[in-house]
Amino acid sequence: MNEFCHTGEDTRSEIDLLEDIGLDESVETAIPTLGAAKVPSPLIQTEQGHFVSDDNRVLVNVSHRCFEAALKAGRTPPSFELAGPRRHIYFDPTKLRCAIVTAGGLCPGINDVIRAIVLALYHGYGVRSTFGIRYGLRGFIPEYGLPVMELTPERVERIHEYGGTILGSSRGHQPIEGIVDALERMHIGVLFLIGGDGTFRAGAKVVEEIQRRQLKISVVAIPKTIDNDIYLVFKTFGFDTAVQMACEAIRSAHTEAVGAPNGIGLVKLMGRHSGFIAATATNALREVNFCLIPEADFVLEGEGGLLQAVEQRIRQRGHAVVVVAEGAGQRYVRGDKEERDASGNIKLGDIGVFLRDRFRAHFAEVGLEVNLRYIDPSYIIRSVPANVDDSLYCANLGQNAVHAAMAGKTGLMVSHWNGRYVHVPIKEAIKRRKRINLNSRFWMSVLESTGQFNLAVHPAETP
Ligand SMILES: Nc1ncnc2c1ncn2[C@@H]1O[C@H](COP(=O)(O)OP(=O)(O)O)[C@@H](O)[C@H]1O
Ligand SMILES: O=P(O)(O)OC[C@H]1O[C@](O)(COP(=O)(O)O)[C@@H](O)[C@@H]1O
Ligand SMILES: [Mg+2]
Repeated sequence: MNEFCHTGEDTRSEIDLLEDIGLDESVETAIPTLGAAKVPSPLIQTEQGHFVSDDNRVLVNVSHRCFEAALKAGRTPPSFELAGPRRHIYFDPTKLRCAIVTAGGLCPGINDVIRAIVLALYHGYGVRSTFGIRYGLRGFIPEYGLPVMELTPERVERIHEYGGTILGSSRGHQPIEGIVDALERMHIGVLFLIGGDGTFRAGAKVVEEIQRRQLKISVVAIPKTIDNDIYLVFKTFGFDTAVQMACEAIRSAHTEAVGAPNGIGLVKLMGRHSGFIAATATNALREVNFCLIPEADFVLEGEGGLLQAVEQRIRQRGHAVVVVAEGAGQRYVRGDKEERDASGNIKLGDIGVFLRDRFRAHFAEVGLEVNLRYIDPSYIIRSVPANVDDSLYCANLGQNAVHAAMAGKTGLMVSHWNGRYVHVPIKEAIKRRKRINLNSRFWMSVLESTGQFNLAVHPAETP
């Protein structure tokens, strides 16, 4: 039953099938606030208007069928609060102190987001004290001895020209009480969290601890991950840039493959649990013959398996391009003991190297000469500066995060949804992971482009 839609017997509308998000759960859309917003906003009001009120809302599901079904059943279709500046704000900007932290893996555009936050606070609202917390959540914990970085317009002047994060990032759990102690000690009124699902899990706990202590500290999150796997965000920032970089690797693989007899170009891309980078790059280039993602785990051996399919392709066309997301085919490379990184993320086996060796062995067995070139662009795709589209996106996310925080809203993630910037409760965003919907037009398009309709797949494993 699609809770977002409620169309009765017919549980999925065509619009849902267009989505790669998989809207199949109910969603809580109310955003907590610290209190009444009574301070007039210092932002300039134009004649056309400029401020946004909380009853400006964006439908969660844009399908007209879902909308009609809800109305017929006497229900209000669920909607998110529209992001943007409020006429009245909660904080007195002259007294407010803000903090920004970046945690988890790198992603193009983090510096753009930091810059947008600092500039919107400083120039828009007149906030003079913004601090950068160093190296992720550990920067809050005194034992690490990491001094904060003062963030001024001068300090962030050129940071968008560089990849990574000027604040540094890290993985690894930190005590939630210690984080809130640090916020209290520093008299912080707003914490901006730039991070992925892990950071948001920590963020949700920080919000709870703040509420338990009855503090007036707002926590606003900005979704960051090149894997694009955060739920209730149409696309995460930096993803476009990552796909652009992935396309360069695939183009090279294709050139190498067609440039040698029986050439195979094999590219491994990031994508731990969701294969968005691999699938989107495949759709963009249309020269990939096999796109392997964690959501549709391929069968390697036997009838309909990958080895047989690649062999067929080589015999027919004399070259093949294979793109594999790092989380695909884990059943073939999993060690006996499950290993986790400092944040608790499962450490993956190297499917790229495995496939490279397995392909070579297979073609040696069947006595067919192949020329295999293996490309693993790895960190190159996530450590570059953002492209123009992503820079613009980062600027909008950062600015809207500031508007939300100044209005005294908390426990929210700024998101882009159905073409608008909206507020989504952090708790909702961490309910599940966004993965490719194998029934979506998006995935069909990958199949149409590669022609891998007959490639055998195992039933999906739950992440
Ligand atoms: N369940 C959790 N509770 C508290 N902190 C968490 C939790 N999951 C992750 N974190 C912390 O959030 C930070 C970032 O998490 P990580 O998974 O590495 O990156 P990302 O935020 O990009 O997913 C790390 O410091 C990690 O320890
Ligand atoms: O080597 P690291 O830094 O642990 O990161 C590797 C992982 O980080 C990612 O780039 C994204 O992860 P997060 O954004 O969730 O931190 C994955 O695609 C990749 O598997
Ligand atoms: Mg993560």
